[in-house]
Amino acid sequence: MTLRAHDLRFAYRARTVLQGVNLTVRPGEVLALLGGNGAGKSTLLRLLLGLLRPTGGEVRLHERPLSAWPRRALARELAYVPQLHQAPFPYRVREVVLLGRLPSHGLLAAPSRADLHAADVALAELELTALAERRYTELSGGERQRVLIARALAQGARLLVFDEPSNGLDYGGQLRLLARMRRLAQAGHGVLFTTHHPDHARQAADRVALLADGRIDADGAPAEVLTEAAVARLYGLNEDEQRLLSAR
Ligand SMILES: Nc1ncnc2c1ncn2[C@@H]1O[C@H](COP(=O)(O)OP(=O)(O)OP(=O)(O)O)[C@@H](O)[C@H]1O
Repeated sequence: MTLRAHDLRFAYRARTVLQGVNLTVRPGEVLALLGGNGAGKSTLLRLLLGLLRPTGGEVRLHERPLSAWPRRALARELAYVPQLHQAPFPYRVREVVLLGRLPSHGLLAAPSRADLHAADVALAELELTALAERRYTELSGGERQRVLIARALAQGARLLVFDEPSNGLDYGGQLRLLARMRRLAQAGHGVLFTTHHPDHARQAADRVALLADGRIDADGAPAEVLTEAAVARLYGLNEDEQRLLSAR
């Protein structure tokens, strides 16, 4: 189940953001997407998820254009893990995770035994069983993120798309997140995440793509793509700033 952007173009009215993006997300692989502020990472994620319509080119899932996928079927293949500060659910943890089953049982029907089971499995997988009856809004950032990942897993999707998932996590939480993304890929999931930290890409990604000037500037193994020169170019670092790169 491969997700592929082919010559993807996008503009918000007069503002062109993407001008010919080619990118593939594969099962069993962690792909990190890097780019400066405003480069168009979130826009690209929204296009890949079918939440925005491209102005040119197309996104294909399993070789079928995204626009030809029924919404529900798409949700069973592709899940979005939003940034932590978005969507503050006033629900209990189990209910938030059950929301991942909506594409399966619909808005009006009560969750089936299979839905409840899928939610329980996802809660256990993310070590959230003990928190299942707590309110989502009363959890820490790291706990909330685990709930959002559990919701995506309960959805049953093989491809998981994370928007800046390390935001707001402490150092340990960031490393736990990176390790978790690696485990998800080892379990056969395709993982795409955006990040502002080249180190996170080095630590967790099999592949790194750099987005600049509306295009994928480089796409390959972290060690090949994330050279000091490439990082300096991507973030527009001057000589002083570049020296700090080598001081790590
Ligand atoms: N709804 C919108 N309407 C008009 N322009 C938008 C809209 N959303 C984003 N943009 C613009 O599109 C460009 C890309 O934004 P996007 O959020 O995709 O970038 P990003 O790489 O995710 O940025 P950041 O790293 O700062 O989160 C920016 O110039 C932004 O101002």
